[in-house]
Amino acid sequence: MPVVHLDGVAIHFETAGDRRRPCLLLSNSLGTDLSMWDAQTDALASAYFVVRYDTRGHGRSSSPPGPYTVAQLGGDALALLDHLDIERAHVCGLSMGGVTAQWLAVHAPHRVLKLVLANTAARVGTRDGWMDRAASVRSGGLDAIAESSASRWFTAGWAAANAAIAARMADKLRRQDAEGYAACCEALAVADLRGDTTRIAAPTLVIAGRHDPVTTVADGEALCSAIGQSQLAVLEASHISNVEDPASFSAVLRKFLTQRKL
Ligand SMILES: O=C(O)CCC(=O)CC(=O)O
Repeated sequence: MPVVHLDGVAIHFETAGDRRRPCLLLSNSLGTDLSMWDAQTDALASAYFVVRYDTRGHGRSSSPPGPYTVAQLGGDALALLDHLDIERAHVCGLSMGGVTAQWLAVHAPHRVLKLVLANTAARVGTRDGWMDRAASVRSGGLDAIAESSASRWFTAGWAAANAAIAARMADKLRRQDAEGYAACCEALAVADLRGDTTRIAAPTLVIAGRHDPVTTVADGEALCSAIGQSQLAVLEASHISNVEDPASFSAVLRKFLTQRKL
């Protein structure tokens, strides 16, 4: 199992494609793991060196006691790029992964070629909401969060028609490490990049889901207003838009990465 170690934390990752091609780094959302990017990896590995990883506290990465910070999540991504000897990468993150991606574009701009911010915001949710969720997960585990995940992640119609996929993702969430999940909630509780996103210089694609109740189209528009070289794509999907509409997500991602001018 490929891992990179940083200060005693193991970050699990996978690569696909030819490493001589431009790197595309993929960062997962809260309560998922790198497998959320299966469709995009299949679609893009012929043209890019695709690197995806489990954010700390998730999947097969370590779950040290929290709270975590978005700077630690960004530092893990940089350590992974260093480990693979990759100077610059296209960076794509969804929701929490999109917060990590924003942090990278602000704090390590020389490492970011193009930026893709999917179903995310400069400020996701509220401090109290995330702190409450962290406390309830620490005391009661992940069952309740997993039980209701489909209603936050997918449109009702898609979840009904794709019940096996929604159930598989809920099951993965249920089996995540509760401390790792709670510690990431605490990172989101204090992550507020609203004062920083105007400094993002990388060409940026913002992807929003028209039916996303968590990070809305208005959140995507606000990111676009703040980021100089940016464009918005709105998909007919909810929060985990790359799973709900993998073909459209991969198509807008590919088009943006190959585009010469915005
Ligand atoms: O998906 C994320 O990374 C953060 C938002 C979230 O947790 C959605 C949910 O409520 O499960």
